[in-house]
Amino acid sequence: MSLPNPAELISQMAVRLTAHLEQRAISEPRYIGIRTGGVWVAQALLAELGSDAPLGTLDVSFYRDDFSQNGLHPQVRPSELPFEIEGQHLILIDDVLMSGRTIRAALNELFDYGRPASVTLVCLLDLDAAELPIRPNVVGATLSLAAHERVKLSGPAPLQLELQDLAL
Ligand SMILES: O=P(O)(O)OC[C@H]1O[C@H](OP(=O)(O)OP(=O)(O)O)[C@H](O)[C@@H]1O
Ligand SMILES: O=c1cc[nH]c(=O)[nH]1
Repeated sequence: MSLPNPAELISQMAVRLTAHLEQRAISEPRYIGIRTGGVWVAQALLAELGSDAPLGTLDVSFYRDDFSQNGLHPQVRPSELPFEIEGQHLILIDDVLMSGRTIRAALNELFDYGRPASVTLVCLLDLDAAELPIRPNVVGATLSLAAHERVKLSGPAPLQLELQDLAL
């Protein structure tokens, strides 16, 4: 399978996100990237939009539903949200949506900070495998992988996608 070029996806996502925000009359969105890949995508998206809006970063490790099984990754860092969550229109950005469990964890963490007016989900790739009722509002591309395949984003610049085979 050939994987899409992340730079091309970011440029299409910027167009789609701009239309989404206009349609909903959201004038001051608050951008939040999920570590690690989601922060890289968020930085690239803000650059494409020509925006110098502050970027919040979330580390959802403590909120994962597999936390008690897997423990804490040694690189975990606190989330940094340089703005209020209460009443704000949030743009939550991640690189890959697969089961939806990362986004579930991110929403749980965000709602511990306050009650946003809305949350728009932006993902570079949707693997169309959601185990939860979570879908992106803005997506770069939708891919169908075999059960033994995964994609991995590397970054921050250039952003590159690699196909990994769990069977190897
Ligand atoms: O929808 P899900 O099944 O939860 O999978 C999606 C998540 O998987 C990857 O995160 P990972 O935990 O590998 O961390 P990383 O961003 O640091 O690579 C990816 O960055 C997404 O956040
Ligand atoms: O293929 C996958 C699935 C989940 N998360 C990733 O980063 N890649």
